[in-house]
Amino acid sequence: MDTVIDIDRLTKTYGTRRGLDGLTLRVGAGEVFGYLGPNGAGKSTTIRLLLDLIRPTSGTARVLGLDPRADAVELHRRTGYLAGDFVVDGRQKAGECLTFLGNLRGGVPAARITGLADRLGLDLGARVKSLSKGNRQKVGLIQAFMHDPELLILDEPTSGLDPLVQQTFLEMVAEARADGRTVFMSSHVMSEVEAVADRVAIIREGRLVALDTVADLRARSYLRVRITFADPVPAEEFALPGVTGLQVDGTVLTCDVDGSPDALVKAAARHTVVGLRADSQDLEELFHTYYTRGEAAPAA
Ligand SMILES: Nc1ncnc2c1ncn2[C@@H]1O[C@H](COP(=O)(O)OP(=O)(O)OP(=O)(O)O)[C@@H](O)[C@H]1O
Repeated sequence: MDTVIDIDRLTKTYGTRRGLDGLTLRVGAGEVFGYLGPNGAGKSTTIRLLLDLIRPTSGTARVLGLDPRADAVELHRRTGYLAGDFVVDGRQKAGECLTFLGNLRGGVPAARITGLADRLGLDLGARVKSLSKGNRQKVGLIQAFMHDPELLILDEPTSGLDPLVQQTFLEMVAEARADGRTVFMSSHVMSEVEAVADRVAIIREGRLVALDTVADLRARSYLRVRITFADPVPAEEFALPGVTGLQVDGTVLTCDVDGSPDALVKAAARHTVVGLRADSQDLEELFHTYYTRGEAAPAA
């Protein structure tokens, strides 16, 4: 798979403040890549570095095989970018604004703009300054998608969108991928990217703390188990490898299981089981763990 984004030990400090700390990451062609982290983690810093909107303190980034600084014009032409703080001239009507931005990119068919506006439910005749935050975000999304760029870099694209429009946006991302485009999107909410992302990176305090496919992250999440027995059971019998947070309260056992539940099931089977419940840990919960504790970063 061709590498579309190649980040090598990228570091950015703002005076004494840390923005990004030695990030190494590769995104392949045709991937939808979710870039997650809590507020202040360094997501926007990364994105701005990729587009040469700010300059790195050290390290390098190559995007579409280009140097963001030396090849900025070509890079911006081939990329659709939605800034986290997307702003345009508020006096213009949304349609005028999008036509103007389309002309800057060599022209975008009017039908393409109206098509996207209809899909997202945006009134192109309204002045930008009169639009709600969510509707302004739709203008931002349309200008990023309208010229069908080969790479979309979207900073918190679903910010301010209602759930129905979020769904439409996710469909647009899925279509972009089906067309072979690459999407790099940041978010601080896992559920937003879970449905469309192939891989997800989590950063915290400027560092990569997790990088994996959504499927593997799911497989890594643990099981939360609750077993009810006919009679009280001794806790020691259930202190097994992979079992954590074990609590036995008379006839009720609760614990978390990391990996196969086989040993736990066999230990339970020595008694009479009257109730059993096992829930997968929510991905959002798993991310919360990464957000708050941090983990060793796997190789990028
Ligand atoms: N222009 C700047 N001057 C000084 N510090 C900055 C500047 N821009 C970002 N920072 C700092 O760099 C760190 C990373 O910020 P960044 O905006 O990249 O985070 P983020 O992950 O995008 O957060 P959010 O989800 O809140 O948008 C933060 O501590 C922030 O305060």
